[in-house]
Amino acid sequence: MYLIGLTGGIASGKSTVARRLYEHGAVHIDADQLARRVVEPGTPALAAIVAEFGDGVLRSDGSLDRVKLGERVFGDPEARAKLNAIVHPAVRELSARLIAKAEAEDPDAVIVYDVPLLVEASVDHPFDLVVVTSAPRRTQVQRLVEERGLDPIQAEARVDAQVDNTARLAIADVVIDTDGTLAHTMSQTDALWRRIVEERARR
Ligand SMILES: CC(C)(COP(=O)(O)OP(=O)(O)OC[C@H]1O[C@@H](n2cnc3c(N)ncnc32)[C@H](O)[C@@H]1O)[C@@H](O)C(=O)NCCC(=O)NCCS
Ligand SMILES: Nc1ncnc2c1ncn2[C@@H]1O[C@H](COP(=O)(O)OP(=O)(O)OP(=O)(O)O)[C@@H](O)[C@H]1O
Repeated sequence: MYLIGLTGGIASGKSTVARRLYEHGAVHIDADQLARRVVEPGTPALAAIVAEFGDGVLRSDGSLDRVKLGERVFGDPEARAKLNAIVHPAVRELSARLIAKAEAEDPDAVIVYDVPLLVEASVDHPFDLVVVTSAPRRTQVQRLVEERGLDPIQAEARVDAQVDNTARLAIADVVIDTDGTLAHTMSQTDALWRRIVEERARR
């Protein structure tokens, strides 16, 4: 197994890079998706969220109202810490299980664990390489407003709910600059893939 930890600020292009690595043959494990799975109806994490935030954060079908919960936690560090304390242990456990499963299925797999809060949540899986996607704050805010329909205040609250780029760059083995064209992001990602293939051939 070759395990890549892929992180970066919101809307910095993690999914774009992860998709490209997947196209090259990597296994992609996405923490945002796992964070959705662990709060499906009937899970202990969803019950804990309702106990903490009330059933106003549920939709009429019993599933989590993500918009409502988002309004409660982005911009309120205490509420966010409470949510993180419920969701992160469950994501940590599930991700460890899925990484182990991918390795069991293919001991030579290159696995990309795409995790926005690698720094914030002190994720300490045994990464061979930590890759950080990096775009300036104004680009992140602009993408959140133009592509995801947030208003500028909400967009800034989401960016501010995360560590700044300096903290992520401090733990990066490889930085992908995602402030240019998509083609520039892709060519850096292709170069990264070649580096990994060469590194593994030397092992
Ligand atoms: C608050 C929730 C319900 C909002 O859901 P929504 O569908 O609007 O956003 P989504 O989950 O797709 O997240 C989008 C992006 O927001 C950022 N983000 C999400 N949660 C957090 C958080 N707790 N702290 C900082 N940034 C976060 C990430 O960059 C993520 O990629 C949801 O984000 C959530 O449950 N968050 C807590 C779990 C978590 O930390 N997930 C992130 C990775 S494990
Ligand atoms: N040079 C670039 N590199 C990457 N993405 C870019 C670039 N230019 C524009 N984009 C756009 O920016 C957006 C980045 O979104 P993406 O989902 O990849 O980010 P993310 O870091 O995974 O976000 P999140 O933290 O919300 O999961 C995409 O819509 C992408 O098309």
